[in-house]
Amino acid sequence: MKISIQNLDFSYENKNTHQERCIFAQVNAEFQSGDMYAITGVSGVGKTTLFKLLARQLQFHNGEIKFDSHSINDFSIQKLRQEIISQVYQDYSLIPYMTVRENLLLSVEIAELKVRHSDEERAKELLAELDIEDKYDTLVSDLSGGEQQRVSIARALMLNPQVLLADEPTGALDKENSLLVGEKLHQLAHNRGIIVIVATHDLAIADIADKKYRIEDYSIIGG
Ligand SMILES: Nc1ncnc2c1ncn2[C@@H]1O[C@H](COP(=O)(O)OP(=O)(O)OP(=O)(O)O)[C@@H](O)[C@H]1O
Repeated sequence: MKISIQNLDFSYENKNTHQERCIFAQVNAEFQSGDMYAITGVSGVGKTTLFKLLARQLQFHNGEIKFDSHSINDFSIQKLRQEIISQVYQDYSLIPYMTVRENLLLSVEIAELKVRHSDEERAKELLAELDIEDKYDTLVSDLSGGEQQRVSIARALMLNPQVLLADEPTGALDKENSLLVGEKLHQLAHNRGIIVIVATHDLAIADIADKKYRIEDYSIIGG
């Protein structure tokens, strides 16, 4: 799969003053399957906004976002978020009083799918790829931050998405765990042939990525 952003414009409008805050003006960028991309840029420049546009949580004004030859607006939001895009956040967003297994299978149930034996197998496979297969029946509250983030990555991949968006995935981790999570994201992009896009302030994580983009002056630069 290829994501192409073409001549994209986006501004937030202040509902009280009706003033516009421009975030993107005539932006172009491409993302290819099998690669990990880092998105850097100063705080408030638009990294999370880019993710929201890619997940159709925000609607752009002009331009186009394409998944291969299809406009993002041709997909239903449900299809986009269940089959194409999945997200990982800085705070893991796991349910602490449930086990790792229960957290992973819950993502299948939320998608209104019946949990099958193959889902259990997939959960174990993903945990093994992330080196935490021994935590399958552990309560999330008993895991370290680095382990929780690896569980949240496994959960994000349960429905086999083609694109993984990770917003500051190492923001709450120490250096050693950050690098481990960064390396795992890189491996997953290569081994599973998915697009992994990581918004980060951490230059060591950006260095792990195959390609680097920086958001600056309403543009996305690099690639
Ligand atoms: N719903 C909104 N309405 C108006 N302005 C918003 C809204 N959401 C974000 N903004 C503003 O848009 C700008 C970009 O926000 P965004 O969250 O994309 O930045 P970011 O690069 O992810 O920042 P950080 O690195 O601090 O997470 C910021 O100035 C923010 O205050």
